[in-house]
Amino acid sequence: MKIAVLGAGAWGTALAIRFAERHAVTLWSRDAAQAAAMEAERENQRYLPSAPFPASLQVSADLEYAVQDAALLLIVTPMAGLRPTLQALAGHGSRTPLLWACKGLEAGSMLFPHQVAAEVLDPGIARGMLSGPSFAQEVAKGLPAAVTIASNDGAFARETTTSLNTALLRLYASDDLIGVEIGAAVKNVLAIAAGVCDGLQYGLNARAALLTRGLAEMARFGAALGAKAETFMGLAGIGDLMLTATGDLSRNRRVGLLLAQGLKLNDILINLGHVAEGVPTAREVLRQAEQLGVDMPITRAVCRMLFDQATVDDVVSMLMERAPKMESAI
Ligand SMILES: NC(=O)c1ccc[n+]([C@@H]2O[C@H](COP(=O)([O-])OP(=O)(O)OC[C@H]3O[C@@H](n4cnc5c(N)ncnc54)[C@H](O)[C@@H]3O)[C@@H](O)[C@H]2O)c1
Ligand SMILES: O=P(O)(O)OC[C@H](O)CO
Repeated sequence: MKIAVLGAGAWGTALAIRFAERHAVTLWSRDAAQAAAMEAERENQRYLPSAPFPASLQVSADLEYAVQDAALLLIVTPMAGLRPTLQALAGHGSRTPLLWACKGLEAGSMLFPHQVAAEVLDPGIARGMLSGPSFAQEVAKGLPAAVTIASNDGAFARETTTSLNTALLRLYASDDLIGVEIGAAVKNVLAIAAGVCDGLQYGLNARAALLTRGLAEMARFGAALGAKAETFMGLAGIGDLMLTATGDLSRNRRVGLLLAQGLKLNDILINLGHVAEGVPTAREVLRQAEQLGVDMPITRAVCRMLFDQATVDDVVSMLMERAPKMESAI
């Protein structure tokens, strides 16, 4: 099958390398200079160094060329690039089935990826999301991993899972697209909180409590939006939360670790060199939760640190000094 991977950051590059084992893959970058450098070096030195491209992987900066004859498109830009990429595809008249791997809500609109897609794409075009615990560096190296492909069209999710599955990247299918999108978005916000917690050396007890209550917060938000509770016990829920909140390869966790050292958000983002989706997404999740009447105290605490100049001490007191209550898993 011919596949086009749209977005040549760390994750697009890792997926392109992995899927090139079984398929003819073209990796598209919006930046012609980056595409030329990748072609010359046969690796993506800017976003995923030390991961050589297999011979079957093509690189292009020409979107129309990259998607022509493709049987499947994978959009792997940051969330901010999802709408413009979908619009460009629609402009080329593409009707090719597609998956996105963008983990977040659209800044300003509070929309989940499938809602952005619904605003741009013809309803007849099959679509879904690939998500789950997956650091690009490990997937590119060929270390074993498992992720989920979710679609409201269960048959599309199952067929895509079968056609993309590899010996090193095991795929599971889900029909709970909103649940998988919520897991992907909220785990990044919680990973920032976990980074702060670990950066302050609050200990393992504190981190376990934070993540357990974070998972409850994710599930509560999911229940209000019609997601299946079981999704949050799966790869795209607790699986990705465990990985991102505790794994030092995470950019979102790194934001929290650096906030704990007293660095300013702007300086952190400039030095990161990669996207940290939890930053813009925290505000969108909180706004949406407030509209729905869902209490998300950890997300609120992250927003206060990121956007309201609240000190770490302020937010820790805010969380710990709340009145005791009955424990509920959602
Ligand atoms: N890196 C990972 O391990 C990983 C794993 C799973 C999911 N993701 C998700 O994949 C998405 C992409 O992350 P990444 O790690 O590849 O990011 P990155 O920071 O490594 O690279 C971002 C890439 O997207 C490109 N880009 C930015 N805006 C764009 C636009 N409007 N149109 C086209 N391209 C654009 C940039 O030029 C760059 O090549 C994010 O939503 C992230 O949460 C990342
Ligand atoms: O590096 P992060 O924090 O964007 O996380 C990467 C992936 O989403 C982990 O599954």
